[in-house]
Amino acid sequence: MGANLARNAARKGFKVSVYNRRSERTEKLLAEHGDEGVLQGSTDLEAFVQSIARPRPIVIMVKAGKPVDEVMEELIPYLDEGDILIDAGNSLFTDTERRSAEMAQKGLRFFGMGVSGGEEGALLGPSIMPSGDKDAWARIEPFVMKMAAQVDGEPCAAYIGPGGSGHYVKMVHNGIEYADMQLIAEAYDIMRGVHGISAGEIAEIFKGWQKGPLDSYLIDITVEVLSKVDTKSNKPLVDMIVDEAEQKGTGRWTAQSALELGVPITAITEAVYARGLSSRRSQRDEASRLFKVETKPPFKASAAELADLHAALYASKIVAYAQGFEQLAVASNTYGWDLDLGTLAKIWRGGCIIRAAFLDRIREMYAKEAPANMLFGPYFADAMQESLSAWRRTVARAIESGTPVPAFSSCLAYFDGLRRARGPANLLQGLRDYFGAHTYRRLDKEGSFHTRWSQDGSEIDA
Ligand SMILES: NC(=O)C1=CN([C@@H]2O[C@H](COP(=O)(O)OP(=O)(O)OC[C@H]3O[C@@H](n4cnc5c(N)ncnc54)[C@H](OP(=O)(O)O)[C@@H]3O)[C@@H](O)[C@H]2O)C=CC1
Ligand SMILES: O=C(CO)[C@H](O)[C@H](O)COP(=O)(O)O
Repeated sequence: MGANLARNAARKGFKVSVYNRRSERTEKLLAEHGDEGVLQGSTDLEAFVQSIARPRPIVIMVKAGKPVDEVMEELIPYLDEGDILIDAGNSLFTDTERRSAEMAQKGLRFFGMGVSGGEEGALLGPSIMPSGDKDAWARIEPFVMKMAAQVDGEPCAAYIGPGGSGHYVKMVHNGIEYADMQLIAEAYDIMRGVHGISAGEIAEIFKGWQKGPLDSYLIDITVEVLSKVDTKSNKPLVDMIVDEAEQKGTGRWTAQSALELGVPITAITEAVYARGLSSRRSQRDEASRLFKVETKPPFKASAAELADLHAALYASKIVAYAQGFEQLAVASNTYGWDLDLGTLAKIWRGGCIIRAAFLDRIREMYAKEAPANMLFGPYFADAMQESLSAWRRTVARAIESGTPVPAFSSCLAYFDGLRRARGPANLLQGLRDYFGAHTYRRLDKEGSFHTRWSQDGSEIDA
């Protein structure tokens, strides 16, 4: 990622100095790509720092966690007042807040900068989410804006806010990425498990869906992954890949933060759980032998059933994004970041992993209004209404065939929970009051009340 970001900046006409702890990697970069612009390498850290014009903007692109602190510790002795360290990895936002405060105490400045788009994006133009000292932004802005992907002449980058807000936004971007990928995987699993369709045929179905509202980078690469034939086995490569999903942490952090903030992000959290369950391969193997469950056998999909699946995927995707955007809104209020949700949709339209035509609809909505929930925007409300019956049929078919669809079904459950003016939490409140005198409110009068359930049964003001 670091090498490609450096090449990107050099190609855009900026003078770039590079350093890696292993000098052979610096030398390799210069040997292979040194002619792409002004790329200058150093094998000595002090010489690297001295080669940069003050106030120095220095991008750190290493593994998140301890390595970032280690690299900062090594760099700080060579820095001068006003220099800016920019952590472009996937750091936890609270680490970024801590590092910002530590740097400020030393008269230095710090930026947390979320970067999305994978290695190709880093080279050709990623989506960039920088946050930190507003006064340092002027020094960084020219190269950030030019290095970013451009959509309709606008850079997929913007100043996000103070402290760790950029890394928070990148974290939620990745959480949405988890949910989007899980939904695509469940659609694939339904086609495979419910309808017995082969990988190659599923690729063709996804290809057809690229033309509609699901058009996105993730669907594009799904088509490519499903179409790839393994040269060793002559089978679809996807059928040869071990079904255990790994994770580096950003999806889990998104879910943890949402739990702390009390925001229901069922799609992202289920996507994290699904990865966790996938990694319990030996347990799954044992359970598959132990539990012989009667399920509906695969049956050939009609055009109507595939249309239902498309609608279900789209409705679930809308819910996943609505949940992610609500989390961003709540985090913004809680941490005082003043996030502009429309700008986030705008800078995710290109460069990043979740880039999609769909984000333009979100951007358009926030340009006009900021509803309490994205699902209330007229475009999305209509799409939900139109998809609902097909969504239910799809989830029912999956359940009948024993195909787990945690993201599809949790999105549907969230939607059904949201659209009911009165749910069952009245009973929860009654139970809480019974065992813990936690009190409840009444529909017909103001105040809090407690019933003396196991005493005389009378209700008292609490
Ligand atoms: N890969 C991706 O698609 C994306 C990754 N990111 C984030 O970007 C960051 C870098 O990712 P990526 O480039 O893929 O990771 P790599 O593992 O390819 O590279 C990590 C780099 O960190 C260096 N490094 C690791 N530990 C230390 C240390 N203690 N001191 C100094 N240098 C160290 C490595 O040095 P050496 O070469 O000497 O081993 C290497 O240059 C991560 O935070 C990642 O989450 C963000 C967006 C997309
Ligand atoms: O930031 C990214 C893309 O936006 C990285 O690719 C991220 O590391 C992917 O996450 P995980 O490895 O947990 O699937």
